[in-house]
Amino acid sequence: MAKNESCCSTQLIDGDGSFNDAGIEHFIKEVKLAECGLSYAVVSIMGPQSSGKSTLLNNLFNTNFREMDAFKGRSQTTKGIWMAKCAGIEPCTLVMDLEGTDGRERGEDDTAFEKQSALFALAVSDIVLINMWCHDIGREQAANKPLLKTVFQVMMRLFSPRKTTLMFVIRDKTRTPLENLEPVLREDIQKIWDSVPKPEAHKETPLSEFFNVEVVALSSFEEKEDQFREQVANLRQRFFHSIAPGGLAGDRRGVVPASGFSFSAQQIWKVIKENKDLDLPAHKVMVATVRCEEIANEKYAAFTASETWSVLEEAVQSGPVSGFGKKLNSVLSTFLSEYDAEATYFDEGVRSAKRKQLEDKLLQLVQPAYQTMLGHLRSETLEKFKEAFEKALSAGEGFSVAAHNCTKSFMATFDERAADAVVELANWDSSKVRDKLHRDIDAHVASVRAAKLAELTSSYEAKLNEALSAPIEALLDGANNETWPAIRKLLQRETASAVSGLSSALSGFDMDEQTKDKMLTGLQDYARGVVETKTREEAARVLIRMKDRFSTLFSHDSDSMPRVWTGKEDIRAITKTARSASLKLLSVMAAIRLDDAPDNIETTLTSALVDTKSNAAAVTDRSITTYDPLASSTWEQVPSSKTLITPVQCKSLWRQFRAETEYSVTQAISAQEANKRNNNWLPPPWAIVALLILGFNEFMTLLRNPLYLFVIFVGFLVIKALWVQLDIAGEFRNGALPGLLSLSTKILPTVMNLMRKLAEEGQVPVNNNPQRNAAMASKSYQNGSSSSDTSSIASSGLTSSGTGTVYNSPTKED
Ligand SMILES: Nc1nc2c(ncn2[C@@H]2O[C@H](COP(=O)(O)OP(=O)(O)OP(=O)(O)O)[C@@H](O)[C@H]2O)c(=O)[nH]1
Repeated sequence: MAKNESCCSTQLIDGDGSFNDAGIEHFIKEVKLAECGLSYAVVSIMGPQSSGKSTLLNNLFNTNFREMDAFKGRSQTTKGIWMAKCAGIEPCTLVMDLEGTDGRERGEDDTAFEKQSALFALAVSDIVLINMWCHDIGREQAANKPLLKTVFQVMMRLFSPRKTTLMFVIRDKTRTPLENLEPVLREDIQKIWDSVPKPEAHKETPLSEFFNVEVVALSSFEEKEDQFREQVANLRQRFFHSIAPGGLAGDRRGVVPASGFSFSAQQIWKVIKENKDLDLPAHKVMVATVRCEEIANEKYAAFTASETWSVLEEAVQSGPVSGFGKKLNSVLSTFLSEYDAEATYFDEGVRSAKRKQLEDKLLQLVQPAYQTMLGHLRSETLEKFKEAFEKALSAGEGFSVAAHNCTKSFMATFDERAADAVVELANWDSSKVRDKLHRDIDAHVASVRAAKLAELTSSYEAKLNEALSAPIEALLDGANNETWPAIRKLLQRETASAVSGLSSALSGFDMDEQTKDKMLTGLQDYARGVVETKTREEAARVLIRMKDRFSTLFSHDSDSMPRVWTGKEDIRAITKTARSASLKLLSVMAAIRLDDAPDNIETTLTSALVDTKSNAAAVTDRSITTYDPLASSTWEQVPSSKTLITPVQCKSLWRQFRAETEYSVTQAISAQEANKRNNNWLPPPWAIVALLILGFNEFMTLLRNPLYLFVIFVGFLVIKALWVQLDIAGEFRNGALPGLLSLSTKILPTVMNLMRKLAEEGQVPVNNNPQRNAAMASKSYQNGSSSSDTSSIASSGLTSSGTGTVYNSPTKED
């Protein structure tokens, strides 16, 4: 028979006992075993070498195992273990062709592989076909007896094995009916079972507990092929739906899910080769563990590579993704469902544990994205809150109401959006992020509140500053007895107005009374502070103000007109009045009197600085026992915090003030005296009138005779020349007598000089020498001008003295 290898048969384990990992993987994929779940069966065949096993399988399952060529003699064709898929049998049935026993090739003593392959077949298969010659039944030296012994022995090494169907296929059946043969065979089997040494636990265990024994007989394939084929066809029917209850492979307890078959077979073979005991239940768990882990890893890898997740993960980096939770839940459940589907037939405990691990891994993978999502929601909600809060405040909503409403509304928005991002599987707690958002909102509200309160306070402070500064300056400028009462009144009025304004503005802030009172008190203190600062500023300039006041009162009359020192004014009285007023200013500015407490500053200052009697006494009595009320750095009844100018400073200021105003007084006195002198120079008015009346006739005569007029004119010129030459005005400046004496000595030489000059002039003809004329004219002009200048200086001096006006401008004084 032709030896061929179809795509559906592969060598599972070679003759040397090596497991063909790649081959079986390929085979499993080709026959699509992984999709079968638990719906598959495995059939093995054991038997002596060249007993027609391959021939039977190929006929029974339409496989193409290698068969021996009948014409070449009986030699081993099947080495190791081969596997193929039964064609046309449902459910998927795999069949394994085992290397024949009693092989001449391995020798009599080499039964190791035989035992190993028998154990492997028992561990992996649902149904084990034991191929035997009919003539061996009842024979002591039957070829399959050692094989059966091996089977039963190795069976003991499987812990809690499933019930395997042992189907004895009697080949080349004789005319003896099966009914007669089967009891003999079963007796043989029982004998072998009994003879096999068993562990204590299974000493009394019947064969039927481990095996379901079936017996079939087939005619010779070589001699009665038609019958053989017919019987094989009938036998084939028994393999249909073999996994159904009562079927040939009805015991499904130990079955490994199809997707784990390859790994399971590999591991079983490994254990067998290591000559270890094979704990099938533990093996099943191990296979489940490995396979479930593999499936979980596959699903995890598939999830990470999935487009849905990649898109979602990328999108969430740049901002919140709407329907985040829904999308993530959907993709997670897709991959978990796939895991469930693939791992469904594995041990439940293992499967669940691995699923949990997969879930954890997946959740661990997606958690950063979820946290990012929550982070976006938190920051976006916070930003929107800020905007809405600002808008609400701009719209005039009360601070506390706006804060409460906005907080409530935006926390609800966050909750809603966080719910949208929830990953059902994880049930992660978003409360920490929520708390953080709440804290951020509260912090923002607190900072806005602090800023608004500061803004309010500073606006009212600015108002107070504006309302108090200028009026206080004006009040202090006109310092009098009413200054401090007026300042107190102003302070009270403006403070009350500011406090009421701030109080009503604060009503929207929902603050406790204590804080509110503190703020209002702070504003009141600020107002007092403004007054105090302003008065301190003004006090620092008290000397200038005193001089101003002195200057104003001293240089201006009661109508505020500049005073002209005509000589009639009582400079002493004016000076006293002006100094008293300046002292008043000093006393007003000496202390802050916001509390209406009585003090004796003014009295002390007046008595110490202005009171002439006491002053004079002090001046005359220079004894060391004299008490100076200003020799102190504090005022009686005035605390030092309220003192602006100490008594000692007052004294020093007053001294400076007096020194700096002294000049004005001296000037005024000089001006007054000069004025008096100027007024004495002219004749009395009555004399001028008498002159005019009595001299009228002479004046008229002169007008009628031009010669007189000419003589008078010449006389005037002569007198004028003498006046200039002799400087008569200058001579009389020191009194009449010294002037006359000086003139009497100077007059004769001067007249002589004048005459000589006139004589010199007369010697030169007029118009003869134009140059000389011009020079003379020029000299004459210069003389005239000089005299004119002198007269103008004199006149100016007169005018200056005559007016007697002294403008004591403050700047000049200062
Ligand atoms: N007498 C007899 N010979 C058979 C029967 N079936 C097959 N043979 C012959 O037995 C020989 C061995 O057949 P195989 O099917 O190769 O036997 P095998 O058990 O698979 O052999 P190994 O794989 O080498 O162990 C072949 O020459 C077959 O023609 C049968 O039913 N009766």
